[in-house]
Amino acid sequence: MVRVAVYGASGYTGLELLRLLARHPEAEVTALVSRQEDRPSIAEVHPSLRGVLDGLCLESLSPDEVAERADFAFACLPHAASAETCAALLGRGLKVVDLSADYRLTDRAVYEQWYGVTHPDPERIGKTPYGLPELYRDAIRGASLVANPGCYPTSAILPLAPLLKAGLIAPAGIVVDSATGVSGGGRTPKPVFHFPEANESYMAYGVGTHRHMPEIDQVLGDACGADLEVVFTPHLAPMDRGILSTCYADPVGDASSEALTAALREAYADEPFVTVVDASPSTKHVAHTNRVQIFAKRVRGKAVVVCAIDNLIKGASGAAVQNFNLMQGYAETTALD
Ligand SMILES: NC(=O)C1=CN([C@@H]2O[C@H](COP(=O)(O)OP(=O)(O)OC[C@H]3O[C@@H](n4cnc5c(N)ncnc54)[C@H](OP(=O)(O)O)[C@@H]3O)[C@@H](O)[C@H]2O)C=CC1
Ligand SMILES: CC(=O)N[C@@H](CCC(=O)OP(=O)(O)O)C(=O)O
Repeated sequence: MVRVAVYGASGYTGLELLRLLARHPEAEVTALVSRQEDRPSIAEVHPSLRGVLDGLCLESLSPDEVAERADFAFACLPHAASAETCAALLGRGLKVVDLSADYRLTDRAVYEQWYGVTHPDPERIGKTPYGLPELYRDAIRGASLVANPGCYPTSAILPLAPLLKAGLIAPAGIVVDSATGVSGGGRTPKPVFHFPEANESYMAYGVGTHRHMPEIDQVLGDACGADLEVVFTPHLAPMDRGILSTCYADPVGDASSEALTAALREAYADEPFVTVVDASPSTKHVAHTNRVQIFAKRVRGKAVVVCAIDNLIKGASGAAVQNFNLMQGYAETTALD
């Protein structure tokens, strides 16, 4: 058994992570780290954990105290706060999966430009594997720190990377339109997620400015060996969870619907969580799972590729457990299938 600490367990990704870890045969959750001083029980903070993890409470622990109790940590914290915590834990010998965006971008200047903060741990920028096993499995195995991917980037990279690698779509001119549910914004209340504002409404946000744009550019650029700039626009949909991304690209030559689908099927033939489907997926088809569904079609001279994931599972905590399994040498699907 590996002893596991979770930072940010009071949030949404923390909750999903605890649900998965509770049924992981190799993990024992030994610390839930929080800024809250009054030690609430986790079942009080997340009533859905009643009867599952009743004995645990949120504690304000120092990195030294965590290092005495745990060998592995998940940081479900906001960016910047997360890297500071990760650096302290790595310095004390723990292995870490960081669910924030702090180690995803490989260029410090790009991070500081898009996140508007000075990076708290610049030493590790550019040296941390990007935690998308479908693309970087070998680098993740044996790593002591892994940067869990962004939810939207996961839903854009998985459908597009194989087509770019196969030379079936052009790197220039890619457009990604994504929609997510309100849990994407975390548990901390904000007016835009207030029921009367979000319910029965649909909006684009972060147009041209969303911080996931450089992340998508970086990983797709790495996949095809060319610099590219994707136009990515996120939307907020009146649902709890899920992401649906519709990606548009220029096919190279006469790449047909069948050729696009065949390339995706070949790329993901051995992947336990990715299915290439014959009809456009919906967020409900993958809700509460670590699964990904991808559909491709050529439409009026464009390649249209649609991808559905659960933002909190494959987009966050499920991917984090998949990375944990690889880092620890467990079967990759443990607690996820
Ligand atoms: N929601 C999603 O769909 C996804 C989220 N992510 C990323 O995962 C991370 C966690 O997200 P999510 O669970 O949604 O967020 P939440 O807001 O739901 O929870 C984050 C938790 O972090 C703690 N926290 C908040 N601010 C600070 C701070 N300044 N310093 C230290 N701790 C803090 C809080 O716990 P406490 O009050 O107990 O200290 C809080 O409950 C973020 O980096 C997010 O970007 C990634 C992919 C998808
Ligand atoms: C609705 C909403 O606000 N969604 C979030 C989703 C991103 C997220 O959760 O952050 P990661 O970078 O860690 O994936 C956003 O757009 O910032």
